[in-house]
Amino acid sequence: MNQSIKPGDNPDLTEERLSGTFDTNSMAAVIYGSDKLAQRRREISEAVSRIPELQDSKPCPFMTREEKILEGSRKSAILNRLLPGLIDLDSFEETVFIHQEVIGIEGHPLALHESLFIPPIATQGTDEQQKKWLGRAQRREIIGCYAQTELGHGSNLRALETTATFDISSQEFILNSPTITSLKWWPGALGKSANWSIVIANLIVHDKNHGPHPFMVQLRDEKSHEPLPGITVGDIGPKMAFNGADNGFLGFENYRIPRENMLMRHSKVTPDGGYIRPPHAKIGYSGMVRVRSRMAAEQGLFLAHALTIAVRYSAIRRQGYLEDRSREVKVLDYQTQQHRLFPSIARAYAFIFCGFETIRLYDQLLIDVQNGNTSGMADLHALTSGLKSVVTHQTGEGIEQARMACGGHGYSMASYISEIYGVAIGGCTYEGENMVMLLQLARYLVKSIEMIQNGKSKNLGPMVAYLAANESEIDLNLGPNEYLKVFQYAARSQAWRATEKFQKLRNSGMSKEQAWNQASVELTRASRLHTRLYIMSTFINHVGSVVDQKIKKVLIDLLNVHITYEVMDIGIYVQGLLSSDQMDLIRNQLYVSLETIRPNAVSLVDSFQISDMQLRSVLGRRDGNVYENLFKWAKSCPLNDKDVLESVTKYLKPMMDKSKL
Ligand SMILES: CCCCCCC/C=C/C(=O)SCCNC(=O)CCNC(=O)[C@H](O)C(C)(C)COP(=O)(O)OP(=O)(O)OC[C@H]1O[C@@H](n2cnc3c(N)ncnc32)[C@H](O)[C@@H]1OP(=O)(O)O
Ligand SMILES: Cc1cc2nc3c(=O)[nH]c(=O)nc-3n(C[C@H](O)[C@H](O)[C@H](O)COP(=O)(O)OP(=O)(O)OC[C@H]3O[C@@H](n4cnc5c(N)ncnc54)[C@H](O)[C@@H]3O)c2cc1C
Repeated sequence: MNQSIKPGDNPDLTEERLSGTFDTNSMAAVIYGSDKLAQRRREISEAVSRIPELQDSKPCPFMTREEKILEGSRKSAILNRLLPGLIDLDSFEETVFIHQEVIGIEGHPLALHESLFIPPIATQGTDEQQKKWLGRAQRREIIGCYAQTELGHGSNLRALETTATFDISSQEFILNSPTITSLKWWPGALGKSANWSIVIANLIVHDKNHGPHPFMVQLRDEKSHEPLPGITVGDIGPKMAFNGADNGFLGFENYRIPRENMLMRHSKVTPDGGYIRPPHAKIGYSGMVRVRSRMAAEQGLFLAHALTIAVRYSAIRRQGYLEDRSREVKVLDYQTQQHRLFPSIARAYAFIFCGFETIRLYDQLLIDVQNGNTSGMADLHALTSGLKSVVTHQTGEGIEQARMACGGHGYSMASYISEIYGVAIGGCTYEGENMVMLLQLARYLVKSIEMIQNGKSKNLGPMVAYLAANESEIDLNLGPNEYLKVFQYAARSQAWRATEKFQKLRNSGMSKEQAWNQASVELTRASRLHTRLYIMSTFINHVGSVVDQKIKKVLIDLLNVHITYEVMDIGIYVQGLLSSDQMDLIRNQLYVSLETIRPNAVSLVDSFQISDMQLRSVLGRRDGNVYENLFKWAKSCPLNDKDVLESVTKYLKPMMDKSKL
């Protein structure tokens, strides 16, 4: 049964919920990995909804940027006091969840503290460094951020300009921002809130540049919160979204920090100026891999937010007629609406399943690395680079379709979809610009194909083994595994096409860099297909492991939407494999699967369990009572505080009066 039904709800939504074939709490348990985790999310939502001081002081769209930052800080401080009674403090998931529940998605002063400040201390700091800073950070006696990107460089980390020069005589590092382009630029919470930061700077010892390394740097006085001498810091101004966060700039002028402030678990500088290399050249980048590994689930949930709004609204929005001319239909009954929304529901599920898998892979890698085994780093770097790129892009597309699916009201901030969109597509850029990251994965694919060409196919990892296969015919009787083979064919032929293009250019005498550049569009296409194949196979495996038969049945229906939609979407890459009859068959299977999933659409989005508090959408309200609340929302707009505005008395009225003369 659908657990969201309550008296007083819009009857159209209740009707949808009654038509659902499964228990939404059981589905939530599958989405979030266990009954306990899903249950904890419900308990936390319920608990915070009863605390008046944690409620919004007014709707976010009516707040200025300063008000958003103030509100985020107010709630962060209250949460810090109340957290011990509300969540398991050792659970990162619960910490992130409660902040999203209470503060929402627009960012807050501690957003980076949990995800990018504490983890590098915990994984790259020595035991002594952890003892010194971890407790203080966890108790929030200090607020931190992660300052890597500069005004002139974000993607190309080798070109960062900030320097940390070791001064043996004082046993200090001297930090400098030698040019305007070397100013740190973008770090969240840096502008006004953080008083400490992990700063990525080029380590210079005895005039030798050892490349980017992480340093713990105090930015502001802990009593006055004033910037310390030698530090220039401020906010970079309003952004497309995420305006509850104070992304900032930062410059150093001969700013000194003790030698012990370089995070030295992996690379070290000894007191006499000796440099000890890390066990893997890119170990300092592992904080980014951690964040990327969490992005598929995070983005899947952004998509889930937008779909919860659009699907619920589509079930109460009546417009036009089908056969019955006596009553307008729910717009959710239109095939075009279903085609717009249902493949995205499938993707949201797929991203979340995939996301929890990559989080698990990262956690395992972390254990391996702490035990001195770095052999899994390249695989996870390649996987998460592709995944963050594909998932952020498709999430953006899905959210924009959800907005359009809500017609005019989707364009209003009352839907809140534009904010979700703005926040989500930030992910196409942060943690590595998507094209740049797709090209990182492409390096891995090209290397894999070179292994096959050199007769070393047996050394390929399981994720790329398909590159060595030779599938050229597909059984017309398509089931999930046949679809997987179709996708493998597409990904494999594109990976070979791109690699051969690169190799041909190389063989023509072109430099490696130029050849790579000229093959790069084809290479990024290969990376996308490889990643979409991975998403599909993870989805298939996940559904296969579900035990509850009612849940499994509806997930198979959803999987059918996914696999048919995905294969239709890559039609151009499978022309050599599938006949036009086969393509027609798949197209028809997609239409059938849309009809099959229709009665469960609302229950599938309800299963994400996103509370009204978190959703902040008038259109997506659980109770479906949209129209009266839209009217209330509009009336509460500050522009309606007065009937006659100064804009009228000062300018329009005099203009009209003058025109009358
Ligand atoms: C809810 C909303 C919350 C919002 C929070 C937002 C928070 C945002 C934070 C940030 O954005 S922090 C800043 C993030 N910045 C980036 O992601 C920068 C992207 N750039 C890079 O990561 C690197 O510059 C690069 C693109 C990976 C290139 O690095 P580099 O030039 O050093 O290496 P290459 O020559 O390209 O490759 C050499 C070799 O190294 C391998 N490699 C690269 N990275 C890794 C890694 N992380 N782990 C393992 N291996 C890595 C790479 O594959 C190459 O291998 P081979 O091909 O030579 O075998
Ligand atoms: C919301 C948000 C939050 C952020 N938070 C933080 C933070 O907390 N800390 C932090 O340090 N940074 C942060 N950043 C910065 C972010 O990590 C960088 O903006 C990002 O890594 C992209 O780098 P860039 O801006 O230099 O883009 P650029 O590299 O300048 O990208 C511009 C264009 O050039 C292309 N391009 C660049 N290099 C290549 C290449 N080698 N091959 C092909 N094409 C290329 C890109 O594809 C893109 O189309 C944040 C950014 C945003 C938007």
